[in-house]
Amino acid sequence: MPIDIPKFFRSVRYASKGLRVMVYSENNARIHFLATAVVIFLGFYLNITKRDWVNLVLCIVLVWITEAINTAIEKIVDMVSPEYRKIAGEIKDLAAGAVLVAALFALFVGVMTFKEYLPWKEWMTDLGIPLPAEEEEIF
Ligand SMILES: Nc1ncnc2c1ncn2[C@@H]1O[C@H](COP(=O)(O)OP(=O)(O)OP(=O)(O)O)[C@@H](O)[C@H]1O
Repeated sequence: MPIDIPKFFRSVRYASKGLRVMVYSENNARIHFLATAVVIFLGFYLNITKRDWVNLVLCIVLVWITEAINTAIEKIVDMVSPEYRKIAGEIKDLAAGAVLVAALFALFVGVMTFKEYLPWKEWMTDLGIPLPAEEEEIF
């Protein structure tokens, strides 16, 4: 069976339309957009390593995928159950929970990554916050 190239490009266009609709209609997607822009800016500004780029891009992709699926689930629920139903609310909350897990994981990876590039010890000293005791490397 031959591959329909124009059909493939049409699908890419529809998929990018979906992402545009998501960014325009979902407040959380706009927050992800801002966070993505900040992470990419910081990545270039701090000249992070390739390995750190891979970790951060993985997190960005994970959050965007979960947000897109969450938005699709929200819209399906609104379509099939516009009236109040306990199960409809639970479905939406579960899908939102997936985004929260991905976003918290991304935040964790972001903090662990950028803390290596930022003079946080100097900042803590300037603010008069005592530094944690130096730990011996075990591994
Ligand atoms: N049809 C429904 N039946 C029961 N509970 C619902 C229903 N729709 C939404 N809810 C509850 O309200 C919460 C918020 O829903 P939703 O995300 O649709 O609201 P919203 O934030 O106002 O929507 P939007 O993102 O479109 O602005 C859901 O997580 C769920 O707990």
